[in-house]
Amino acid sequence: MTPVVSVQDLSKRYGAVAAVDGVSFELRRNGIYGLLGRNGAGKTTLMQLLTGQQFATAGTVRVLGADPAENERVLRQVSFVKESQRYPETYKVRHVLLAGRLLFPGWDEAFARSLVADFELPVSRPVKKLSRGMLSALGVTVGLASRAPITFFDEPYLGLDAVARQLFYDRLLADYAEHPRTVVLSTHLIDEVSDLIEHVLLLERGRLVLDEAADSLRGQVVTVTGPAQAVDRLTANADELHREHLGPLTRATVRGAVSAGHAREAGVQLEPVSLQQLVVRITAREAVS
Ligand SMILES: Nc1ncnc2c1ncn2[C@@H]1O[C@H](COP(=O)(O)OP(=O)(O)OP(=O)(O)O)[C@@H](O)[C@H]1O
Repeated sequence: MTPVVSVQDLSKRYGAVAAVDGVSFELRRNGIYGLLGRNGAGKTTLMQLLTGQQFATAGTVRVLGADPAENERVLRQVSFVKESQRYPETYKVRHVLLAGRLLFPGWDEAFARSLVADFELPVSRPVKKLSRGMLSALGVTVGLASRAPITFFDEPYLGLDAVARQLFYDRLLADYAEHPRTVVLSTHLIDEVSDLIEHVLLLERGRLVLDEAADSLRGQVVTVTGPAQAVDRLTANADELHREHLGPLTRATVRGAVSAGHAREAGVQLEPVSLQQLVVRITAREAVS
């Protein structure tokens, strides 16, 4: 299937800093992607490149088959919601919603109203008087109601409290089921979104170190705990991400085939690794190497 986003050897340098460093990947039509990585890994820069807000130092970006920069046809199909979104000084909440309606061909006004009610947004209040959480809720509302074929959420929900964040995840999933599209969520709250995302893109210092379906990752990485020799034998053919010693026991986090049957026979304990742990382990290893 033709991808909706295609990126080849993409780099963006700011002086000596390689914010994005030789990245290649594709986003398929309809999928929820988690764009993960530590602070400064390059997530925002990558999304700015994909939405034509920054120019690449090298490489190519194709969004819906074209360069997104100053391309109105493409940009009307792309919604980009960020935490620090700025609005015109005089805007009230309802002006932002009206702008969304005018800008996005797929805008769903009824859905927007239901989100406004869900998040208890005061439509007549000036945007500059909103609390941080309300501002996040407004961004999330625009991002969801725009129903853009490609929607980027750059941590716009960090201002939301836990209840409102859950509301966002629930509304996103329910709406996605009825109106599939390509959604990219950048977040540090990996545990919270791990059931939501179908595909993981992990950046570390500008480089893409993981581009994989979440389901396949879940089964691939395990923690093996037991006597050192038994752990070594069992994990000999696996890719070791981390190792620690707990008294007489060794605990290794590995990626690769470790048979549950062999683990049982060897008296070694096998535990699944959460997406969050996996990201921590991989980024820690990449940082060392
Ligand atoms: N306009 C800029 N000028 C100079 N350096 C920049 C600029 N924008 C980003 N950078 C640098 O590029 C790197 C990547 O930043 P970016 O904001 O893309 O990371 P991030 O993964 O979104 O981080 P966070 O999770 O902290 O928001 C950082 O080292 C940052 O300091």
